[in-house]
Amino acid sequence: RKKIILDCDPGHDDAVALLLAHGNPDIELLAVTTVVGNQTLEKVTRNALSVATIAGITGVPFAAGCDRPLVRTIETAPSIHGETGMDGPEQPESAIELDPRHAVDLIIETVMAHEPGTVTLVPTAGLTNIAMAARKEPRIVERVKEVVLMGGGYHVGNWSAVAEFNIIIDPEAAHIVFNEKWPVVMVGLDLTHQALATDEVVQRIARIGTKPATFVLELMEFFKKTYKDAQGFDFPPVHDPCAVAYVIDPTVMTTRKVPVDIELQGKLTLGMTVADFRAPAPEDCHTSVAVDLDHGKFWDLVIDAIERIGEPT
Ligand SMILES: Nc1ccc([C@@H]2N[C@H](CO)[C@@H](O)[C@H]2O)cc1
Ligand SMILES: [Ca+2]
Repeated sequence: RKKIILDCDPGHDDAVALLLAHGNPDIELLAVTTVVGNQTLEKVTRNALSVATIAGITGVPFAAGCDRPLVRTIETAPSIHGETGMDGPEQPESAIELDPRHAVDLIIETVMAHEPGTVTLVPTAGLTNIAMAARKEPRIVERVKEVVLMGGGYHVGNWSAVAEFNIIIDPEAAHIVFNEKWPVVMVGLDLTHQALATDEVVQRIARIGTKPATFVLELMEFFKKTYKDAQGFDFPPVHDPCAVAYVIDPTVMTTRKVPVDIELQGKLTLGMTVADFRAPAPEDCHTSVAVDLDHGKFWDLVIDAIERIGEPT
């Protein structure tokens, strides 16, 4: 099984990523960590524990991490995720206790406790926790199998003309993560804007008929409305589970090995993930970007995971 640490900011699509990671039999979810992003750290952490309660996730440590970016001020996304960060469904109070460790320490301890090259980091939020972990314990960089992150976009932005939210809310953290010498697979907006929760997808989820499935439907209903109002999408792109799907089955998307670096100086381009498609890619290129999604295979994985979760409560 593939061992992963999910670093997230639930977040409607983070919630689906967590359900996919929990429900898919090929994934061993070692830890879940939260970071400020879609909403404040307190809110996204509460949301993560709500999802754990709904999905019946037990025996997995959940730890909260950084409550603000490395350098800049906090920017959240209520226009998409609402005031709670996961508006739409009723949220159960969670009985799950947070792990007392800071997320950065849980990430480090988990990576160092497993064989080198066996743990994949799956960030689906700003990269503050990941950057801090690499600075506090540089040995995790050569020990991590790869970093498969939802973020960025080589031709698409959503928080500025050219920058994606997870990158621009902490561009210095992103610069650290993309420039460490570990393998980085950037599952950016170019890919995730193909992961649309169409009516057909929603109907397949509705047919599952369990509480977790209903929870996802209510998430998608809210997400669809805000994505229509805020970004003019007819159907919402469910970004974060794309990163988990890649870890499960890399053939779910195509990737290109290209150098990627993060703009930190630009007035118009701050937070841009600048990908250099000029051939040939340098031999030592450790970054790749996701290009084309197999929409059917992706949603089959998500729906199968929700079905496997069944009715835990
Ligand atoms: N407009 C908008 C802003 C932030 C996000 C969140 N950031 C990433 C997509 O930009 C995902 O991880 C998602 O949780 C999605 C849409
Ligand atoms: Ca997210």
